[in-house]
Amino acid sequence: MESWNLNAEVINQGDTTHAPTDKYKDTVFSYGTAGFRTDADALDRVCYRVGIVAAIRASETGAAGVMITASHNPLKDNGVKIIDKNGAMVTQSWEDPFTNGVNSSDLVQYISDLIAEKGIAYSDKARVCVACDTRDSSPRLIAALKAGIEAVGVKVKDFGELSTPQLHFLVWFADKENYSPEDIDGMNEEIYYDYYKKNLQEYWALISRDEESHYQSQLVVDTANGIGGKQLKKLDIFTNSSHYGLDVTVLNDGSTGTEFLNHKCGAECIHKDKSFPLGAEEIKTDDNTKWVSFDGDADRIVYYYGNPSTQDLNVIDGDKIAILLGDYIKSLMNNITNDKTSLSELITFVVVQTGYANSAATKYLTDKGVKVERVPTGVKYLHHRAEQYDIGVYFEANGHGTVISKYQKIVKILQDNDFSLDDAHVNKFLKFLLLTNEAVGDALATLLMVEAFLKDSGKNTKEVNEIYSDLPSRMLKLAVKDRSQFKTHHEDETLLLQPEGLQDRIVEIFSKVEGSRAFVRPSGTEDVVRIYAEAPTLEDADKIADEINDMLAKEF
Ligand SMILES: CC(=O)N[C@H]1[C@@H](OP(=O)(O)O)O[C@H](CO)[C@@H](O)[C@@H]1O
Ligand SMILES: [Mg+2]
Repeated sequence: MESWNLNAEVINQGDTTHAPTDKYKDTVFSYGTAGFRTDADALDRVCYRVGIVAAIRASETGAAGVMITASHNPLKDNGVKIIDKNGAMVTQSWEDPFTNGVNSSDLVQYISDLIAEKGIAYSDKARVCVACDTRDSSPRLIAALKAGIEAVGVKVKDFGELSTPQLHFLVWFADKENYSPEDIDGMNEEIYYDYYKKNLQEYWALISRDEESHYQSQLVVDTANGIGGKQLKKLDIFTNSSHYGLDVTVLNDGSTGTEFLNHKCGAECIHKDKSFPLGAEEIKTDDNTKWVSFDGDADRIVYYYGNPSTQDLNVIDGDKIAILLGDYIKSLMNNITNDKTSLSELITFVVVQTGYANSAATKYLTDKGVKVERVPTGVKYLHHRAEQYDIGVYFEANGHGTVISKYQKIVKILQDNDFSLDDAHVNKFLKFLLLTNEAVGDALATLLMVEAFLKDSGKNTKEVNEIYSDLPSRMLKLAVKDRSQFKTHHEDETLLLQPEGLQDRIVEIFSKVEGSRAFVRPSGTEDVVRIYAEAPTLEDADKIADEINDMLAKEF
């Protein structure tokens, strides 16, 4: 077992160099829905220390990843998302070591204890893969992160600017391909583009081009002035799209600078404010135009259509994308039958949602007999639940999600049940699974999956949107004095345990409207509590949300 050569002086020196300003010197950082996220000025030391703990985690498993991003948050914020060797978000049992490392009053002692307690040997083969999105504060924070990793003698693989899901993908890919440390050192983002380009080309070739198709050629992609614009262009499938019969315009591609990152554009704005992104009116479109918005780090996507000048906007959100993809995958499986059995009977399948999933989406699935599971907010919960099935489709309503599958196991099931892998239906089904990002929600990969589905089904956005109608809903956020006093208990966080008695009062408010529901939970990424209400009319949903908001604003 190789031992650590911890140099207390070097480690402490780095810690001092990255010390926070007075404003943040007493801040206690907590691991939120997706890691640490707050004002970028507070994060230098957080990044340095996350680097150290990530280096220890990588020594234990062989590799880890750290992404510097604050996703859909405003430009002044930044954050850290931590990735395990398998490409997924770091396992929950390591959230405490990261949090404790970040907040420890004696860093060197803490590191020594952690290494001893977990019995982790130093490994010069370990790699910590790092990347950042386009925020102005990111280069500074990447430098702090790398300093931390190197302070304990572990090697960094710096990918530069990437979307969050690209970093997850690259870590996942290295693991899947059993890459050596030297292989990892030689990786670059081209692997991602090559993978999806090849898989989309192969899938596209299998899709019949029906004269009667309603597939729409015009696609506007709003990339929130974040990293997504650049990366979409590099993917070079849809931007060089004559082969695919698409006419793509990238809006808010970030080329005017980061000033407008997530500003009146992006998936969060479309989903929550239900308004077209900034600049939409300047694009020549018609009723048939498909619109798509990513968030700042390109791990969320929503589809929509309508008229920017009248703001008539119809959103196909994460709930509906999950259903469309789920239905499509089921239809591909239903084609795979022989005289003994059908593939659908041999595969376990789930759709995973959070408490924010529209009730109409849940009802649509349960009416069809599809297994639905509900988990707390945050992709880490959705992903882990989906992993318990052969195929898991998981999406948050805001468009954050993916499809994951046990690909090798499914191939084996096919072979064991006398299905030929050369069969056209089998081939098509398996190839579709290769369009997904297996590690995490990915706006680009989901775009490919949805376009493949739309092309194959020959439907337009309006037609697919009509499979069910969302119940009107309203989401509000409220800054309270101390959001940590709000504690939820329930599989999907829709019941408040504390402050005591508050849950009953929330129920009392929404019970006045039949067929409605509402809940309050503390955000894990912003200093607010979120209020969500759903009712048969938007007027009632608004009324319920406002009433809860007023009650909380008075008392908390
Ligand atoms: C209601 C909502 O949209 N919550 C978002 C938001 O989490 P909060 O814990 O609600 O702040 O940010 C998360 C990370 O991006 C995302 O996973 C989640 O869906
Ligand atoms: Mg994001």
